[in-house]
Amino acid sequence: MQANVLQKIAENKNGDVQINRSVKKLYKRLWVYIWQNKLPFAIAIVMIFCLSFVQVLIPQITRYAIDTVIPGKNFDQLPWIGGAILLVSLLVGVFNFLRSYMMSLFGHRILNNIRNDLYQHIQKLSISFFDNRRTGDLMSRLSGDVNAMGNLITADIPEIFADSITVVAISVYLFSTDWQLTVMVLVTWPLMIYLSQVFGKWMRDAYRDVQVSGAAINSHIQDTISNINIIKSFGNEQYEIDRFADYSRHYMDANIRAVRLWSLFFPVIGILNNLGTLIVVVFGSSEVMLGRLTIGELAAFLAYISQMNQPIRRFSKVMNIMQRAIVASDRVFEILDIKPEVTEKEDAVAIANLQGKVTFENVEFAYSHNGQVVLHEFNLEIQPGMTVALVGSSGAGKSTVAKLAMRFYDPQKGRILLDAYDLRDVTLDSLRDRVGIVSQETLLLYGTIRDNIAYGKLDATDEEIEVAAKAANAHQFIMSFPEGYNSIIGERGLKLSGGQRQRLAIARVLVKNPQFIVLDEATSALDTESESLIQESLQKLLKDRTSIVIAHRLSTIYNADLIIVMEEGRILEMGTHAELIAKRGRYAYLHGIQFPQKTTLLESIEEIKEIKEIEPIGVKGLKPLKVVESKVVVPELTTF
Ligand SMILES: Nc1ncnc2c1ncn2[C@@H]1O[C@H](COP(=O)(O)OP(=O)(O)OP(=O)(O)O)[C@@H](O)[C@H]1O
Repeated sequence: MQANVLQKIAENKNGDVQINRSVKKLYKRLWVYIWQNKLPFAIAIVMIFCLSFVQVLIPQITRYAIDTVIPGKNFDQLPWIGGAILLVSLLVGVFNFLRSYMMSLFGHRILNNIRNDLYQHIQKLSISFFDNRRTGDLMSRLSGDVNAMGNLITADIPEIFADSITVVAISVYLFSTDWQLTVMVLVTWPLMIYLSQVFGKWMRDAYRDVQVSGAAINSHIQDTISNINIIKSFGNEQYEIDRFADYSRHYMDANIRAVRLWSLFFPVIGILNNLGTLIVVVFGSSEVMLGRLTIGELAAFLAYISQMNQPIRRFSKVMNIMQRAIVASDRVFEILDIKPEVTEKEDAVAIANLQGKVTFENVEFAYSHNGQVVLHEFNLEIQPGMTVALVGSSGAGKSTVAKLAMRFYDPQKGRILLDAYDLRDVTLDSLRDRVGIVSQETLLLYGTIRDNIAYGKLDATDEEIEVAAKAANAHQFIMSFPEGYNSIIGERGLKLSGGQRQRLAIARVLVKNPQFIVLDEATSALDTESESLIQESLQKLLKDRTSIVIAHRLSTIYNADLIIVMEEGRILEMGTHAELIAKRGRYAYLHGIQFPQKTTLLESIEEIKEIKEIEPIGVKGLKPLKVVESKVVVPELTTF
């Protein structure tokens, strides 16, 4: 299994994350952000120019001292020479400070923009996006990859900029002093550029491995820490430790491969670089001896060559960071390029004066365009204030109906209406304002109890929060905590019992006061007291509101205005509890096997043979229940 997982990571690096952006494209993309922060950038660029200019001055002063001051024994000029060097050094210091500060300001602002854009984009992506992504991978992109891009912007763009200007300025001077010698020095450059490209490609491949395997570690950590209860309950700690070690080794190997390449590249460039110095010393000395170059000029030449060496050495170091940043930016922009599937129309209208009627009209839905159809020709009309219970086997499509009603997805065919509004025509904010969900897994956010209830209405007053908590039968237990409403609850509300969490979730929806409720009832075993408290608060929640309840509790089913029995994405039967029991159909059968003591019409499962007569309402082609000899085989039940 571990081998499989690692194999998937290896496959993923060639499929999911394709490195298709060159440095040029990356900078083109970054240009938008650069433009937003142009002021510090412009100041830094001016400083870079000033710096290049004053840096070129020092060897000139040295040359003047060697060639003019020393031979002429002009002692009186020495203080001026010293003063000039001091002044230039001071200017270099000031320009350097401004350049480095402005560039960092610029870089960090860009990073802040990218990070916020990415987070905002992820928040706005549709649920379908999250169905196929691992949280750890997204976290890696938001933190690790954005930071890797940051290294390029904060440290390297300015260096590369400054260096290229320095190199051009020096080259111009060298050419004007002795062009033949300069050509000889620059002869090594094409080779250096070629090698940089070859190594650059290898390093990108290596860093792609590093980022992908790093993201896999994050995903693994996220998965295993958030599911620590399962791991411990199965005693699988050692299994997870071994899996983690595998991920970690894979990450280490990828890093070592990248480091090996970079470690090789650095000395190769160093050797080529020293070749330039060798040429200047050997040929430059002979030029001096031939009288074509002064000693001062040779000294200045050597000083410039060493000034040029610095950018080249730095460039070879930067290559490493740059390749990493290219891979990282590819992963960041890959997410930014994904378009949300559920979008708001430009002329979307805000919902006003909602009665609460919900209509599904010929809805057909598959989770992905080529995927299996999970809802077929689904038609349902829910009148304002009605409670509709959805029941059926696991995988019948009950949760899908609820998700479509909240517009987490759009149906491929048909439409869903809230009153007369097609869900696709309304603003998402106004829709979500009017719909509330209480799900099976009650997720509470880290913060106080008050914050968690107010999450349903961010500007809720303390009074509103308390009224909601009282209605949800939560006030009493909240007040039993020393800090009351200010008690901090853990990441997932770990300090609270399942029943308490549920009551907080109900309070959260009550404070929001939506007209339409989707309730995915919890199956978790609650003690009788919690059960009755929750039942009571649920009744308050559902009163006078339209609701779709994915029903697990008998009482909800009894009280529902309409029960929809679903099978394989279709409605098989519908009616009230009494009507459906009297019909002796699928509902009666499911009721019979789950609650035999309450069944009056079905004494035992064997009587079920008649059920094979049942056909789905108005739908041809759905398999009736399979009858094997005298026994009935039904799909596995998880709900009802
Ligand atoms: N995010 C998803 N992506 C792809 N397929 C999905 C997704 N969610 C559900 N499905 C598939 O859609 C079908 C209907 O699932 P749904 O969750 O609606 O059933 P359900 O009746 O609510 O089941 P349960 O009672 O077990 O929760 C199932 O075959 C399921 O595998």
